[in-house]
Amino acid sequence: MIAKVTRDELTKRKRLESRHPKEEQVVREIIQSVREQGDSALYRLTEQFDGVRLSALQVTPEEIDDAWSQVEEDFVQALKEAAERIRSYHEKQKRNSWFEPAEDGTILGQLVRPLTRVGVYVPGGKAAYPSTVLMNVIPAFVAGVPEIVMVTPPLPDGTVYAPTLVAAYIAGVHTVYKVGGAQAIAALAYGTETIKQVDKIVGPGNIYVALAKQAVYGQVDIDSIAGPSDVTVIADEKANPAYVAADLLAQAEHDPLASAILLTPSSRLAEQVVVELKRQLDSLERKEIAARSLRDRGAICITQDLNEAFAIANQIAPEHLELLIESPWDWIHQVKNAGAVFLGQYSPEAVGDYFAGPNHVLPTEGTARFFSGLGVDSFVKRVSVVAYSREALFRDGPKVMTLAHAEGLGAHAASISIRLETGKVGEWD
Ligand SMILES: NC(=O)c1ccc[n+]([C@@H]2O[C@H](COP(=O)([O-])OP(=O)(O)OC[C@H]3O[C@@H](n4cnc5c(N)ncnc54)[C@H](O)[C@@H]3O)[C@@H](O)[C@H]2O)c1
Ligand SMILES: N[C@H](CO)Cc1c[nH]c[nH+]1
Ligand SMILES: [Zn+2]
Repeated sequence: MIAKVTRDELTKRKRLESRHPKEEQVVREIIQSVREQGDSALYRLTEQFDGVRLSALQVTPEEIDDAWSQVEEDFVQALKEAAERIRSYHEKQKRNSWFEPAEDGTILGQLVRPLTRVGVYVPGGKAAYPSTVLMNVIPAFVAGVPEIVMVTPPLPDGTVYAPTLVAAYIAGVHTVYKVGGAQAIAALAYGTETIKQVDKIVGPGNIYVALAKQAVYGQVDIDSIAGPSDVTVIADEKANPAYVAADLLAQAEHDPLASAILLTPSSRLAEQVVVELKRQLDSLERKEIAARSLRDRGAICITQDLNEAFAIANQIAPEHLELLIESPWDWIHQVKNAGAVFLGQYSPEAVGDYFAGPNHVLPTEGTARFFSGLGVDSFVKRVSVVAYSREALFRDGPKVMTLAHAEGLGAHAASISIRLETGKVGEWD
């Protein structure tokens, strides 16, 4: 059910193969049609792939009212509270513009400016997680993005899945369009009569969506393409095996390709976790998916000690790292590569998925080695500011000219010398 593997076997595991030539061709053709035919391609492709003949792409206020009437009050309440937590956590990520005057009168600084328009992709129907809508939209909202639009495929009756619409409204989306797949990504990247071009596209989707995002990267910015989710749990001999098993299963139920790994120096705990996994698996709704994930991508590795467990975890660079060990704060300095770290027995990953506040859109497949999760920084740009004084230009100018001449760039040097030669920096002096 879940393999016991050695350190070598674990760290040699291959990344998933990701070549899709047939789908890449389909996506190229879809993008081309949207660029050439705009809205009419969106209506035609929505009929072809979603089986819906739409009369308008934009969701109306009546449709939003209707969605509110379809969802349970406790769901709305929990979603609103989660949104508040996420908002307040992301507020702390905000950076201010800064300006630093020097004694010579020069001012250097940095403007922080939000993107102007962001597009959020949300998968169709129940494939969409309302929590993921919050996690994608709220950081953009907090960053100050003035226009956040959402695209999502319509249901067979031409409406949008109600929990998705309600989550979009709570998170702060301005406009929702009923279009999905590669055609939605193309519309956001190039613009059509109805959908304006955006600066950045975020949000998960199927292979057509992922390939389309890759194809339009450069025309617009995109978030990193999400691979299957993963968790690594480091547990010591005192950890509760039922908690460890529950947390491994919570990840495994996402996807047969999700990966759940336990690193522990205690072989007794490892045996107990295997027993617990079998016991808890049986009662899960998504038992088939979780069982396949554990069988194909799960692992238990007995380490020499906790130091070795941390060394392996850093090699894995997990999306989520749980520390179910005594005094986890004493070990935090050992964490180098992870999307998010959860400390102690009361911090199961699920609280981070929904409610704690940090973003659950995190780097997968070992990319936590060099990527961070989605956040306010993902939706702002830095503009550097240079305001040299006369004194500074006369002091630094000759050195700038030396460097420019060394690169064979005479016009660069001349733009300095012309100022130095006049002895006067400008008409305003
Ligand atoms: N947090 C997350 O990371 C997260 C959350 C939810 C869902 N997901 C992922 O989102 C995906 C949801 O997939 P989905 O398919 O249900 O919804 P989706 O919205 O990603 O894709 C549906 C669209 O795919 C297009 N499509 C379908 N078949 C096609 C074909 N043969 N040729 C061209 N286009 C085609 C259609 O335009 C359709 O509207 C899954 O891969 C799931 O793993 C991830
Ligand atoms: N664990 C997923 C990837 O971080 C996020 C999620 C959404 N809903 C439940 N879980
Ligand atoms: Zn999850």
